[in-house]
Amino acid sequence: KRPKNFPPGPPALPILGNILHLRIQNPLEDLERLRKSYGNVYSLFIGPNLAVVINGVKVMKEAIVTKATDFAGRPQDLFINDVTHRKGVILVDYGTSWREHRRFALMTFRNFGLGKKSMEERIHDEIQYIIKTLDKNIGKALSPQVMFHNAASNIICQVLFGTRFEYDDDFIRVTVRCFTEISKITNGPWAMLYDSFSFIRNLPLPFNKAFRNVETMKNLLICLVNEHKKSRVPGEPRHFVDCYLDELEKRPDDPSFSEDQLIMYALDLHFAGTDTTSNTLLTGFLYLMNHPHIQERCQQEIDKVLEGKDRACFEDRHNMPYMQAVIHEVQRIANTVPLSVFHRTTKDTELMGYSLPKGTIIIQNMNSVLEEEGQWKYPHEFNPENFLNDQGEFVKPEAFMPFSAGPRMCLGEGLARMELFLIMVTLLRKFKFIWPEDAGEPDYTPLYGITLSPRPYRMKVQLRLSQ
Ligand code: HEM
Repeated sequence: KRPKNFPPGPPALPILGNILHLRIQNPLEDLERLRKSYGNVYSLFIGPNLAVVINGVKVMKEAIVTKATDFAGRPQDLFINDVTHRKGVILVDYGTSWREHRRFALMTFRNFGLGKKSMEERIHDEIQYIIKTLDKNIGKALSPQVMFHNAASNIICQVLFGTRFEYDDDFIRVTVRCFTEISKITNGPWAMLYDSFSFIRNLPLPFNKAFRNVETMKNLLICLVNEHKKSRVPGEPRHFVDCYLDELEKRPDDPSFSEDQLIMYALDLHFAGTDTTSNTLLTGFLYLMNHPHIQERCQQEIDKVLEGKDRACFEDRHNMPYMQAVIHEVQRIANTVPLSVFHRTTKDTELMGYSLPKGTIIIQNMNSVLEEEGQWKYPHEFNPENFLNDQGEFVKPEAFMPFSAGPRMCLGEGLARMELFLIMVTLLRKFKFIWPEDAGEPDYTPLYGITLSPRPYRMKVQLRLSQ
């Protein structure tokens, strides 16, 4: 039964709740349909757990920005919490350990210049590998999925460990397999059954693979960290892991900082920083190939601003309003993390006049903001004009929140924005990307998962002459 003055929602079945109202393979259309029936704040039972789905800028802001701390928790009794041992940062509940770890990462990223190499340089180093792959494929059509995935993974590995990996390296091969399997199980029926029926949790059922996979990844990381310890000089950090080990020595009595925590933290950051960025890049090139006039206009602006310079730097974005508009439009249309990460109320609170008890799961329907009518000039089409004013200047409407907002907002926003800008600008300057003649009409409907990804496609590459 729904509590008193709780948001409305469809009738729920005992034990199963509203599971049958949602297609597990892709619940996004169902969430949109329920919004039309019940409004911008409605409730669902996810198995036995009470959840509220929030839609539209007004509701989203009241919850995660205005009443920030009331809504800054994370669910703690779901399958994925048991899998990740309640460590790391993404799924950790609102509290001291989360706050301290978040602050530590933000500070480390901000001061990045570790081992005398800036974040920008690390990204440019990795771009050279993308260029090498593209150079080998001039005049041909290649599948860019692995290339972009590998690039995003390597950039975060450069930040974390100061290392990059070839795609057939054991570390990357095993990590990618483990992450993919965990995401599939977490999004599938076994995780739902695990959440609904506690008595099955100790049985030898398929969800156990997720627990085994986390152990495998942890062991790989422990080896890597031990390797780094051998060459580490305390106080002279080369990368994130060194910084954490320094911090650990400064906090001998702080139980929330530990090597075990570092391992899960590194896993969290690697996971959060890979598919998100690579799927956004894939969406970008899919749209740019099929909107050649937009691609050409980007190239004209890039040529003009970078004339005489050997490479782009992140500061150049201030002179590239059109490119900025295109990247933001790509992020808007990509809707890369469609349900954000579930939040949870940290105390009894209110939202739009409804009463929400402590512990209510909060699900952000990101599409309801990124395509909200009244917030965008062209809510349902790919059009950079959504981010340009009448003077052609770049403007960012408040409904642009692919990184969410408030205290739990994406911790990697700065890094992700730098990657998207430097990669897209550098590649568009050097290459022309063409939708292959034999590829038929593009299918823009994405594949559903924790992140949305474009359907696999091929891209034809030509060298540009006008540089
Ligand atoms: C285009 C790329 C990206 C998008 C669209 C994106 C989006 C998001 C979203 C929507 C959330 C949930 C925020 C919330 O719960 O309210 C999130 C959280 C997070 N993201 Fe990202 N992200 C991206 C890239 C990255 C990168 C590169 C990193 C790695 C450094 C990263 C690290 C994190 C972390 C650690 C959290 C959890 C923050 C917390 O719970 O306090 N993300 N991201």
